[in-house]
Amino acid sequence: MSHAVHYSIYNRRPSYLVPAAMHTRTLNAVRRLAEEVGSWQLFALLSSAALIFIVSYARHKTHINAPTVGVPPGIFGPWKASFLWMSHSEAFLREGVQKYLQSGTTFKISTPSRWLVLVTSRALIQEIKNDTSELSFHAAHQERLSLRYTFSQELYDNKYHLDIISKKLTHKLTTVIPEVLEEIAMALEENMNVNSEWTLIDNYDIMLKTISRTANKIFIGLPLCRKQDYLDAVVEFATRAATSSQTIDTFPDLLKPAVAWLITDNGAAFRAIVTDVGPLFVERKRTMEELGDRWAETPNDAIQWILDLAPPDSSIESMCMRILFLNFAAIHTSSMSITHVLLDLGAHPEFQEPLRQEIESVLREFGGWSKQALTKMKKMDSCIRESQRLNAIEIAPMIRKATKSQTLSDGTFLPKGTWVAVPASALHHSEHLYENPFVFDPFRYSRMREHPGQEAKHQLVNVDENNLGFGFGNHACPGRFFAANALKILLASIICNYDFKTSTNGRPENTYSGQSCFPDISKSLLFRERPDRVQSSANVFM
Ligand code: HEM
Repeated sequence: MSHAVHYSIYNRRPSYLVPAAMHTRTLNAVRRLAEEVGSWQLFALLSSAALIFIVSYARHKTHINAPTVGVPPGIFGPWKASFLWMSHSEAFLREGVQKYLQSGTTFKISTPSRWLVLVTSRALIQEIKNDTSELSFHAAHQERLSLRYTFSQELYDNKYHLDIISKKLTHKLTTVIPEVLEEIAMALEENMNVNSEWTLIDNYDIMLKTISRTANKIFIGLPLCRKQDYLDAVVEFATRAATSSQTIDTFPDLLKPAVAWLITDNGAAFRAIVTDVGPLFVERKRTMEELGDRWAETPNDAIQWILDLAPPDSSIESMCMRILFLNFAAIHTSSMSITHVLLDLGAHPEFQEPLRQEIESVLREFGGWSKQALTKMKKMDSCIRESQRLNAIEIAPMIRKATKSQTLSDGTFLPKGTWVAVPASALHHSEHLYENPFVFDPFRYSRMREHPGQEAKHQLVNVDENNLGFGFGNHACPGRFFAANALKILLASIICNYDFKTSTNGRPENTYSGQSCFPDISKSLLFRERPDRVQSSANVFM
């Protein structure tokens, strides 16, 4: 623990009960709006706001017998709090866990669309871990992602993409390491543009480009995975889907189609993707029909996986939508995760050398990259897991929707439609669960693995009640095995080729919006090439 450095961002005071400042800001915003738009537009906007208010107010009238966190006093308190949730969610969760973790009490928070009930005790986390049709993960996700509007209803009705990820993609892992390595190396080489001088880089953009290209190498292969227009369209689609889904979810069901039509605007990106990916499906189907059983070794890619598992009458558009959903699930999650790690290691460059030594020594021992070599990089595995502990990108995972009114075993009544989740980020920062919880201690988990009987535990892909970065239970992230390997190869490639540090004093703060935690995506990291990079074993292809 001697190298442990204090994670100061988690020490700031909660600042969400500032009604006066809020009112002034709101009034100013309305004034500015009135100046910028005409009176009809303002009328339409205010009517929508009034409607949202009425619906939201009605939604919050349901009685749930659990203490409330983050709600200012007064009858409109829950309604006001629901909007604060969009910027102060992490502080709310932290306050709830500080108050209620020890007693194991369930608490609730107001969000724009509904009450969110947070369970804190291990017993209750276990209780909701494997969902049922009455406490459903998919029903919650359908609403959370507004799937019907941002993707298609079909994705909800037939979730064959889950089998694709957990069976096909995960099984392909051992064979794709050289491809992943090659794509990462090429993407970094093309996008980094740094020499031996410290240079400020657009790190999030570079990670996005590298990850999208690498994931698509595995999903659809060459040459499309290197076509930047295609990758841009995929990223644009995913970004628009993610940002509009939250807004759509706040409206009543009747208005959702109109709101989605107004704000999602993903048609152009989708058409571009169908133009690029559609012919791959057509061509593959043709070859399958031509060769039939004579085609002994069909390609091992997402085009084939989808053709094998999709209902026979699936349209080309619907199969392209699955490719998009795979990208949606993989790209931003992995890019944000690696950005968090880079910011943590950039704020604490003293941890880069021990990681570099581990990578070089393991690669020498195994004669290059392999699944075994990746498994042996325990410090690196631990470092990514520790960064995920401090910066879980989903701060309240394991969401379940009560599809009928019911009562949890601790007596908490859940009216139909309520969501239940687990306050992951706050549990990850609890001193009752972690020693020095606010400290970035990258080798915390590798030290734990040194204890007899613990060697296989505490790995990045292991999920449990206290490590919820990939969720937990029967809907824990099925892509985590692929993500873990890709992140390790990417981090190793960066560490062995570059030195890096934050340009600011310390680590830039995260931002929170509802259930999501975002790393700082401004240019906040300085990179320089390492003088010994050409000799590094990390660059040796098998
Ligand atoms: C570091 C990268 C990633 C992180 C941090 C991450 C995190 C998560 C989390 C927190 C959940 C929700 C689990 C729960 O609530 O219990 C989830 C679900 C999911 N993830 Fe990931 N994920 C990552 C990468 C990926 C990748 C690469 C894929 C696919 C290729 C993927 C596919 C999915 C899918 C399909 C689900 C929904 C599972 C279901 O419907 O049962 N994720 N992920």
